Amino acid sequence: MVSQSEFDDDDRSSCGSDSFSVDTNVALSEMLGLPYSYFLDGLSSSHPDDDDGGPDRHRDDDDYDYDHDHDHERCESISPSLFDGVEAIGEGVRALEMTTLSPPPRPPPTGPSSPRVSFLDVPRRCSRYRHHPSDVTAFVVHDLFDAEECRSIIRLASSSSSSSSSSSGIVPSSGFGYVTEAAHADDDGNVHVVKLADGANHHKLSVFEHGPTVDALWTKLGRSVLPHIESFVRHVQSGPPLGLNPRLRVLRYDANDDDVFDPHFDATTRVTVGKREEEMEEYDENDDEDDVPVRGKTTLSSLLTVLIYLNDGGGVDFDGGETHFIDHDYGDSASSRHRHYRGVGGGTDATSTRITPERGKVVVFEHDLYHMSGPLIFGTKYVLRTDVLFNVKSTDGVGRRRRRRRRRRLGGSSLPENDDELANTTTTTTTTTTPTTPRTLIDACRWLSLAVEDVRVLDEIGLLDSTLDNLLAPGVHAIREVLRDVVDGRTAEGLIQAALESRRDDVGRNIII
Ligand SMILES: O=C(O)CCC(=O)C(=O)O
Ligand SMILES: [Fe+2]
Repeated sequence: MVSQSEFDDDDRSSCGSDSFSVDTNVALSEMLGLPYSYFLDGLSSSHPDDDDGGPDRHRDDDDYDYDHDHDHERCESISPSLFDGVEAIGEGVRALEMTTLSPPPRPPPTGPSSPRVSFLDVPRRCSRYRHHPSDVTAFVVHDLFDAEECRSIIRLASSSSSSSSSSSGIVPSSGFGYVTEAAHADDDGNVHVVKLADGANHHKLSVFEHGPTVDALWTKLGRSVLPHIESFVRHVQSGPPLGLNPRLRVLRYDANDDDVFDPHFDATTRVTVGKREEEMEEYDENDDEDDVPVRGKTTLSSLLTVLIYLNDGGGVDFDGGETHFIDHDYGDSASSRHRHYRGVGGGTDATSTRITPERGKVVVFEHDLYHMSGPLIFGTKYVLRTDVLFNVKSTDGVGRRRRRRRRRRLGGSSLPENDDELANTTTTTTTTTTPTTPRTLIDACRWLSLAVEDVRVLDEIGLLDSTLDNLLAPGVHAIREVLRDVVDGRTAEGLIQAALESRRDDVGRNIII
């Protein structure tokens, strides 16, 4: 089931030309379905316009705003055909051309030509961090790209030389192919290539960089996506979205080969970009002393996945192959997969929210939602996968403080007009969703703002669902031992204190330890 919200577009577009380089880890576990990261080295490029200063960015304490005029001027030189240059792919795919990292425009005012947006109601346990479905960011933008744009991307992917990736040996040397190896970068930056288990990733992939395409995609996506991720941006304190992953991935699924994408979470990709001098000064002022980035460079992290369907499902070019958002405790064993697959056909049921691919349709969602692509009945599915990049100090924030999406707070109808209204709305929400005294361990995790890793590990050892009362059942000393094994001492004590508090409230007196 989806709830609908229309918004309107304007003709403002963003383009830009920050110097750009990728020289660090790009996690590929999302496309491999495995916790490996893919390390790219030595890719760098600069754009001829690097020295022109690019668009200015002004950042206030609690909000952000941009000077669009500069962007707007620059964009006027862009050809009306967004994908000009894509045809020249033979010589056009370079190790790394450049990508747009200028901020997208502010949300547009209402107007008649806006793409339609549907918000997704994901299953209750779809979020890795157990965020309530109304707290997560997941939506569909309809008809954002036209037939020619989609065809151009398929052509680009089919003829891609993938030269930039050949050193890792994990992508096909040309066009689409199965990924059979993954590279994992350890803490010292050493790369280890491992063979994937058979069938770990049963779909074809073409990975490539192509600056003009990334720019064109971001021009459209930035302005369509931005109005719908404001609350996400505030929750995770990520600052504004800064661009797309320069590395494009087109996935191809053939019915004849039984191609699928098994259930998985997407992983964060890290991309190092060059910074202009004036932006660095901003960093120097605001950052903690021990957290000042290397001069001239900063690392952006992807937090949101973007899928762009490049051809039509629903029995047109192919049938089946829907994207499913699923409960993550449904497991990923063959038997549970079959349970999901049985339901293929569109719509939503108790454990799956299904999206039928349509050419030009875009799905945007936070990385931490469990999802998969089901089997095809006939034909070939093409989908482009990219990510929205942010400048976050730590991706921990993604799993922490959450506020309910404001449209839900307000009964799904009217939206607050300004930030003050949003602030009021979210304050109310925080009060209702986070009890003053936590009752369950997951409440306590929120209450204590535990890091994502801590929550994950508590989940892994099966404690997350326990009530605080049950937590203490084996006795405080015993549970302290267990907790200290998996989280640091302070966190363990925090959780124990929360449990003691909860018990104190229940019985109206202190318990004896
Ligand atoms: O093909 C799809 O529908 C899903 C693709 C996906 O999950 C991914 O690329 O990470
Ligand atoms: Fe994915």
